[in-house]
Amino acid sequence: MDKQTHSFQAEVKQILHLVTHSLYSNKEIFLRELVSNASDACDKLRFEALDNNALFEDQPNLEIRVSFDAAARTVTISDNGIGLSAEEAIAHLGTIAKSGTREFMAKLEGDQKKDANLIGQFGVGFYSGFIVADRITVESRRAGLPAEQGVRWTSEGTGDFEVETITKPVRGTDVILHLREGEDEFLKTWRLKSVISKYSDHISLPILMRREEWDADKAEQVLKDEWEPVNKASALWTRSKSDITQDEYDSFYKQISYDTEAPLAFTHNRVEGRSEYTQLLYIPAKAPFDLWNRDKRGGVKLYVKRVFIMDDAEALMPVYLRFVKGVIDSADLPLNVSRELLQESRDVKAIREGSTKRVLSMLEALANSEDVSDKDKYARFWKDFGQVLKEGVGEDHANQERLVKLLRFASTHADEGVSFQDYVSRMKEGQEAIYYITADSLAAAKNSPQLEVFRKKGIEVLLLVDRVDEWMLSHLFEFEGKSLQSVAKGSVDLGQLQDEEEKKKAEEAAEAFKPMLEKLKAALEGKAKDVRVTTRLVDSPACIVVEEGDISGHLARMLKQAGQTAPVSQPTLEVNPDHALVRKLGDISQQDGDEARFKDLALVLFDQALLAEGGTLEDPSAYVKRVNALLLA
Ligand SMILES: Nc1ncnc2c1ncn2[C@@H]1O[C@H](COP(=O)(O)OP(=O)(O)OP(=O)(O)O)[C@@H](O)[C@H]1O
Repeated sequence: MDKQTHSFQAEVKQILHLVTHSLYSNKEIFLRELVSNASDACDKLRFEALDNNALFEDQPNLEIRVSFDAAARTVTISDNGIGLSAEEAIAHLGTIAKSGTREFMAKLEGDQKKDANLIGQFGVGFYSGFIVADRITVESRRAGLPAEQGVRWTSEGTGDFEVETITKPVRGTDVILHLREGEDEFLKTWRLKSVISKYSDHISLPILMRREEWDADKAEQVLKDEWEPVNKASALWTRSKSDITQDEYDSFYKQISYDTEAPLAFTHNRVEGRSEYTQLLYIPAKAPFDLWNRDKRGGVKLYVKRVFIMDDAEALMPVYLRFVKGVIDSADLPLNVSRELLQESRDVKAIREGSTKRVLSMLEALANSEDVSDKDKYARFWKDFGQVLKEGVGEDHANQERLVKLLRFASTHADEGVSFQDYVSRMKEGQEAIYYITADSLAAAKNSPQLEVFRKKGIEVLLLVDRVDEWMLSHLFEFEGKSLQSVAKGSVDLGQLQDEEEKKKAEEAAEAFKPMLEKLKAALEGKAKDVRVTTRLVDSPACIVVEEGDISGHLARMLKQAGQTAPVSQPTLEVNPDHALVRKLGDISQQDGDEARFKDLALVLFDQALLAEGGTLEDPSAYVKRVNALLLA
């Protein structure tokens, strides 16, 4: 193939513009990215070679070489991994297939620090070479193709790139960076070595550099022809726990996760029994930007006897634990089966179950610890990942009981950190149910009129304000035999918590207000399906409730926002017989000729109850008019 010029995909151009104009700190990470690509390429070769050993050609030892040429001002990262065919070079080094690029750019544009470190999280690592290079040449040959079918890809990182056929006897890829002015610091062995040991020490392949020796005659360091490893190249997880320091665990985590912060917790075990494997699993300290993407690539990598097999998310971890990072290395899975079969494998399922349980144990250890710093860690975990963990209540029935104990809520007693156990331990004598309310925000939940009687009696109510809560509640009905009951559904039944006198008073009020309630119901026809007297209110005149099987107003609003049609069911209006406004309504209802005023007041009462519940009015201007008319009356 003669030299061909191709244009970068528009998104790549944008990335390149940002990379070359905006990233000022942590420039050195380009080396981590390119070494990590080289290591991935070797993993891919090892995997493909399971079915076709000939791919190893005459080079069975996989390795990465990093070198520089001070005179030519180039740094080269070479690997003898899978390599790229010409078509692959055009496709993979000219377009970005992954989602998340937009988020990446938004984050960079907004970020004052312009930290290059972010780049690795977004799967666009190759382009980071342009942070320090004004031209990159990639020379590659795919394993299995003849030497004449090599490819040279060149670009200055602006609008386009060139591709031509070359002869490349050795399979694999050389990435040659032609350094920009002012980047000469990377033309030194010690500098490159220090970056490699900082970021890439645990790459499980040898990373080689030419040996450097002091030449007394020349009075300078000279490069020798021998290559020596500059990383430890030992897969950390295969070492014994007692030999690994906290620092090593942390830096391994940073390397596999691209996180800059140390993890919150980790677990490292060798599991024996029916299926034998090692697991090293981490919980990050902070949520990644793509936590809400349920389809994203997995954070847990599966190895079989140190050979990388897959990082298929769902096969190894349930979706609700998608934030977990780490490595699982199996001793007894077959190496030479397809990824599809592995996903079906009973052994992989057993690994997934075992790993899920481990992660839950890790969380339980933090949550139940007496240690203040562990407790604080759990609180931090909950803040960032709690909503995701709630998905598990509906998705993982086998572990539901354990998950439920890990849940934390706000309540009328505390703004955060309330567990079901805490709630149950504070239940009043005679209280049979766990009460909760769902709302759009903590403020709306706290001020909800439905809570008034519970406040008065000092009964705790859980305030559920996450979007996922309504969904979770459709899978969770009780905790340790105590049913979960919404305070905004059905008529309030405090059971034994309500004394006889109160019950009697309520019945009398219902009787006395009967004629008024009839009129009210008629005035609210089409809006409320029923109107009744309640004991749940103390300070407010009225509130909206839905019947037991109906969906709550909060859920109906969420469905509407999501563009779905919620089943229409009219709510019930409950009125407080002790409130002056309701008594006034009672008085007006007895006067002839005041029907219009009664209707206005009735509608205002209903709309106010709807507003107090966080709802929106069908006709806000009609409401304003009515209120104004009443104010002037
Ligand atoms: N040394 C290499 N050998 C073979 N293919 C490579 C090499 N470097 C890059 N590639 C190809 O180019 C693609 C793009 O690389 P890039 O670093 O931009 O993203 P990525 O590696 O897919 O994502 P991530 O950095 O998250 O792993 C890779 O997916 C791979 O197919």
